[in-house]
Amino acid sequence: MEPLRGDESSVEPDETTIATRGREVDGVALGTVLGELPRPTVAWSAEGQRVAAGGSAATITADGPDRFDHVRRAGEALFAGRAVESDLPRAARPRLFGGFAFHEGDKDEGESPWDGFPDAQFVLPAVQVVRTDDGSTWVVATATGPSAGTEAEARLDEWVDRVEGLEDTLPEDGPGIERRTFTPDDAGWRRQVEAAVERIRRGTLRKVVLAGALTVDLRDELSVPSVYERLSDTYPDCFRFLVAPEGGGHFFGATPERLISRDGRTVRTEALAGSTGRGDTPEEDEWLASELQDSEKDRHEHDLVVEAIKSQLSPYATSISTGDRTVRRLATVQHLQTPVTAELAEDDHVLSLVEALHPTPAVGGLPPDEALETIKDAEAFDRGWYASPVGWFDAEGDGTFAVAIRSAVATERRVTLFAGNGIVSDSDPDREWDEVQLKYRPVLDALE
Ligand SMILES: C=C(O[C@@H]1C=C(C(=O)O)C=C[C@H]1O)C(=O)O
Repeated sequence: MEPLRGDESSVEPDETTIATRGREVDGVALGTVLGELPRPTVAWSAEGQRVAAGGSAATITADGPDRFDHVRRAGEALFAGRAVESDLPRAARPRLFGGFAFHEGDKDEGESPWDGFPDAQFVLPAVQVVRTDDGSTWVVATATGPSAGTEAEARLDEWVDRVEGLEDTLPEDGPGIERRTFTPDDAGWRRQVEAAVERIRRGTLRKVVLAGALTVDLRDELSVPSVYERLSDTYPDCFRFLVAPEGGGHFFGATPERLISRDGRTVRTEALAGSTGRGDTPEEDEWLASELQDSEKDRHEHDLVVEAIKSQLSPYATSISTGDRTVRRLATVQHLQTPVTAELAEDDHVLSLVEALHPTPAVGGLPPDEALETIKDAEAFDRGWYASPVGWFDAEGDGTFAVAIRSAVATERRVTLFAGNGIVSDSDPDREWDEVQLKYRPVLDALE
């Protein structure tokens, strides 16, 4: 097939010209491609689109409390005045993929699975393989600089050859698990929940989401692309993501939770909080779902999130509306879910909204500052990028961010999984322990 050419940028070529070139290829296995792509590597699969990307045409990195603002400004500067006109499908337009750390500057002393992960990193990928929602697959190359056009073309040729020559050799089975270590352990978790409940009953804290970490040592070598594919098969309706910065491990997961999507002035988000398990039969499933719908404790936990999201969005919105509270059913767990939509008063960048929303009380708590303090006091591990915003934004300031739960960070033969629960005044430590186990299952099952 003749290459489809994106037009040159409409501005004179200069240091920061962005050129994108792409070509449609016959269906290739994205997981296999993922294993071939250089660092920094990112993958994003959601809402009918799949992207596997590697290398960097531009990277934005930020640390500290201003990380959202810094990334937004750097992103705007990168795109400023450089509309990239292109014949490629919209899914192949230049987008920056990446995410943020949950806390600012929360670094473990010494060795941590998060070594190599800055507080924020976004990459305009040098190479992407994109599967669009109409099922076509594109290899896309992007370059910046004075000779961006010729560079992007050369890169495209190279990668089309490489991608077309790939054999599908991903292992079908997971690596298997040799050893599991919970931080905190069972007893420690109960103590932690009891202490949080006590604090809520005594004072002004209303809800706090406490998490645990589960470190697993693997039997065989880990193929991250294979685990990513397995997650994608089991959780096709979730946001599947992978971020592997240069010099770091692999952070990946399959999360059901949208933090925010901005498309022009229309914004979509949701409250996802309140959980129960899956039944062994459809009847048991239904029973559990209706018990969840009727549970005062879960409704309270959920409604706090709805109210907080509405008030966090209100300074930006001319209108906000919420849909019905329903039950979202996933392979191992069911949640209460309320969709929220809003119309923006101005063209606020998606990253401004990310900053306003993160962390929602679905992963932080209420009041936010007291909850974050409680989390830092209680949790004996670094959350790193767990439960934080991961996703993409484009030149228009549109974008989609998910909340990076049901996730893990992998280094060599060791994977650290994270899972948390909302604790309120009538939380029961035993139930919370069982619930948190359900939330490890997506990644755990993919590794077993
Ligand atoms: C924090 C997590 O999940 C969050 C907490 C939930 C809850 O407490 O019921 C439900 C969904 C998520 O918003 C996690 O999976 O790690």
